[in-house]
Amino acid sequence: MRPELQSYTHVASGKVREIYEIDAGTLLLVASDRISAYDHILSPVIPDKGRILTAMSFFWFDVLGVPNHLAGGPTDERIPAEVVGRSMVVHRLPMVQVECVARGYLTGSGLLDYQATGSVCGVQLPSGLEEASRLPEPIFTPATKAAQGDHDENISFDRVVEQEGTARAERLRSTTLDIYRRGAELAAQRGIILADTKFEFGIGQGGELVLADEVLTPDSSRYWEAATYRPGQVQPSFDKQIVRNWLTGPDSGWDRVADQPPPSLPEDVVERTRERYIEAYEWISQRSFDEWPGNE
Ligand SMILES: CCOC(=O)Cn1cc(-c2ncnc(N)c2C#N)cn1
Repeated sequence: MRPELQSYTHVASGKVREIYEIDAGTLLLVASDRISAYDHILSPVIPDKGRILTAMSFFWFDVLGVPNHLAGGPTDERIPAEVVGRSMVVHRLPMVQVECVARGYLTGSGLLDYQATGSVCGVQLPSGLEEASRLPEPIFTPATKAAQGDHDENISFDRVVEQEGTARAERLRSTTLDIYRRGAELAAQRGIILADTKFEFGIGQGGELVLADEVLTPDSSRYWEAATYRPGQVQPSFDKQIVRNWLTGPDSGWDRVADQPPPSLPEDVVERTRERYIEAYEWISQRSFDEWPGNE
């Protein structure tokens, strides 16, 4: 018999995720169906988004084969029935307070840093790079963990050394880049560019890094369709472009500049976005989402 979700203590909320305490050493990470864009949480939810992104994290934990925080599988008996398929039972770990970002392409805050300084997080880059340029090699561009609603602040590797010590800072950089390279390589073979990603690490009992949080999902990474990649312009987001286009298009009536809350998404935008998330999962994992638990 599965426990009720309300039998667990709620301990943290993110924009689209919740954390509950199962016991002193075990947490339940629950992914909601919420979607955010332009720093707003939109309505309505995208049905199955939480299940699709949870399926992605389980896929990546499985294929990456690095120490991770999973304490059970997708249908672990400690998962309440209402959230099976969109939850992970994980070991509670002391978390490294650094957002470990790897970038293979120049866009977003990285591009802004580059345009201002010729570097990103103190990593000097060649001149002449533009929006969405592929970098000569992936770079580690750490950030501080911002409070909910604030943007993370890019920091230098030296700041990470000050905070974590040289040995752990170097391990964070090498592990972040290694996992990103392997994930990006596999995704590229299957038609998706992982332009960048953010990892979070916990510390294991032997002091080792343990991959935590969600892994290589469209919420923690920029997903671009390889077939339409064109450097020199902002790339369409594989998963969020349908929503962005509608919100910024003539039909929504939304004045983004006035920072009004965005209007509700039309049904067809919701359904097409759900289909894009399923496509991303099935292209990368080569598994059918129909097989994923939680829709009974
Ligand atoms: C609700 C949104 O916040 C987060 O998911 C980030 N976060 C992760 C933890 C964490 N804490 C201890 N052990 C873990 N295994 C984890 C994980 N993952 C806390 N916040």
